[in-house]
Amino acid sequence: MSLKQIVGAAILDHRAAPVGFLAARRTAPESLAGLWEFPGGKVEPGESCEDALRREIREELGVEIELGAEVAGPLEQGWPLNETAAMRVWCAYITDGRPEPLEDHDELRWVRLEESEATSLPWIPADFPIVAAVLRAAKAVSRPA
Ligand SMILES: Nc1nc2c([nH]c(=O)n2[C@H]2C[C@H](O)[C@@H](COP(=O)(O)OP(=O)(O)OP(=O)(O)O)O2)c(=O)[nH]1
Repeated sequence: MSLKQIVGAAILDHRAAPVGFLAARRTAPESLAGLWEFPGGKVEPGESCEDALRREIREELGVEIELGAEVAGPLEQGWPLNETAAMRVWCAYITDGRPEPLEDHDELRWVRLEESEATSLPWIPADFPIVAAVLRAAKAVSRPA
């Protein structure tokens, strides 16, 4: 049986030499409230993952994004989250607007792309390997070719 498809954005602050990425603190359900995550959500039937991610980010943060490279996980459906869901994650860049916690979150934070700072937040447990992969991906973006 396929897993429920979730999509998430690792929104980087700069394209060429990113310094930080945007983390969001969930407000619900109770079991996840107060934990940090990549903004995003469920893909609706008939929607592509990329369209779903742009829609979720518009709804949750009020900004338009452009997607960069995917931060690929070990599954075709991305990163395993729990028994029923997996998440595909993309690097993303804001093209319009200023992010605000409009829906599903009560705080947003630009987190430096450094292991000690990034991993010190109370993330949803399944997100820790994704955070590590995002840090690696961001380093690859900054490295001159
Ligand atoms: N968005 C997001 N969800 C995550 C992350 N890590 C993680 O385990 N999840 C889980 C939490 C939820 O069970 C599920 C995402 O569902 P959601 O509630 O955010 O999706 P949604 O906004 O479309 O939901 P809904 O209100 O429409 O029901 O994935 C993450 O980093 N970002």
